Amino acid sequence: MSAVTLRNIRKDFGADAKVINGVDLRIEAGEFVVFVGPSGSGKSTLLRIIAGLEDASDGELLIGEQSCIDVPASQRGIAMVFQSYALYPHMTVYENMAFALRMAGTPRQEVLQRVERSAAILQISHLLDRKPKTLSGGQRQRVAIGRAIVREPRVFLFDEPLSNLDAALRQDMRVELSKLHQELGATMVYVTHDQVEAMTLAQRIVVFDGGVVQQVGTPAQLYENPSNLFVAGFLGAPKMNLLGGRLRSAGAGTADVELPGVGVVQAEVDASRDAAGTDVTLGIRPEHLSVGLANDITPAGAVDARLDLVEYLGDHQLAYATLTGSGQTLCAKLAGPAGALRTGDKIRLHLAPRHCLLFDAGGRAYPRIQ
Ligand SMILES: Nc1ncnc2c1ncn2[C@@H]1O[C@H](COP(=O)(O)OP(=O)(O)OP(=O)(O)O)[C@@H](O)[C@H]1O
Repeated sequence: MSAVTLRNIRKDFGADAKVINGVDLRIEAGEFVVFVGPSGSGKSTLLRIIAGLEDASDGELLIGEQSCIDVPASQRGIAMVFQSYALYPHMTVYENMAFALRMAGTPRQEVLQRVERSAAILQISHLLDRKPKTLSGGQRQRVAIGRAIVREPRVFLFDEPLSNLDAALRQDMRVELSKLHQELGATMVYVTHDQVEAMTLAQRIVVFDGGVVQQVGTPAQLYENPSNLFVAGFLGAPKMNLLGGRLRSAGAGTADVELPGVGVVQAEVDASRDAAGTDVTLGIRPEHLSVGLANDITPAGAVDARLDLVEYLGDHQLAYATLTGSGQTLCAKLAGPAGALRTGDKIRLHLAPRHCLLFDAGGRAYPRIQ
């Protein structure tokens, strides 16, 4: 296993298509790093640059200590697993898994041992004589992963490997991939659209937008302390509630924020770098809003609203409400039953100051008070 170092990587497909705009990143040896970001943000292109399937327009790439920018894909010691599996249809599972080793001239006995060992890890030993068309989607994806494992690569690259599987199978494979990472201790870089995959698989997540790294951190760091509005809005489902407001004052350990037409709420952040009157955005996650009938929640730190809808989701419920005075809608996640709450009720939402995040006019987060 090897570290991967990217220095000021850029990629354009012509002057009007600047896809990667200066990425600096170090992926440690043995680390599981997940790239997330909206469609077109450059995740796959960056993965393909690491693989050697795409040339960078500029910048430096090291795998281990070796500069790789001019090294062909086949000599980088990398194995890539694609969404489409990319298995050879006319070969058996064994032949698919053995192919790259045979091409590299690996002795027959060693090929046999490596294929059998990988098949055992992935529990596909009983499928070795089958052709891909006789396998289920999940089994094919295991073969594709097995084909990568047998090569004992320095780095594994995964490009949305589970997105063709149904939800239940995706969950199973997610758990298996985590176990596989623990077992092999290999460096893994994984691209996905799926937030749950990112949050559960990653030791660190890299959030991309517009070919630029927006933030790098552990799932908890990104979820609890997003460095900007983009990351705050991107991670979490339902999304973080975002409310436009103005800074009223920023004192010792808290900022007072005026939400026009609604009232004043507090956030435990240090906003002292900006003056009163500055436009800000207040963010609070659905699970951090307390909801009650207007008479049951004291007005301090709370805002008045009308309950629009409650969605029942089994283990939790989502309450959608419109703020009195501003007309903005908020979503609250209720852990327990909605109780006496009915559509159309006058309610109050309490915004606990320690859970309120605050972003300046440029979208940068103010530091939270720890
Ligand atoms: N060969 C190419 N020629 C021109 N433009 C390309 C080429 N490959 C990718 N792009 C463009 O680069 C941008 C980034 O694409 P990329 O596939 O890396 O994004 P992504 O974040 O992986 O998106 P998705 O999640 O939809 O796969 C897109 O606008 C895409 O159209």
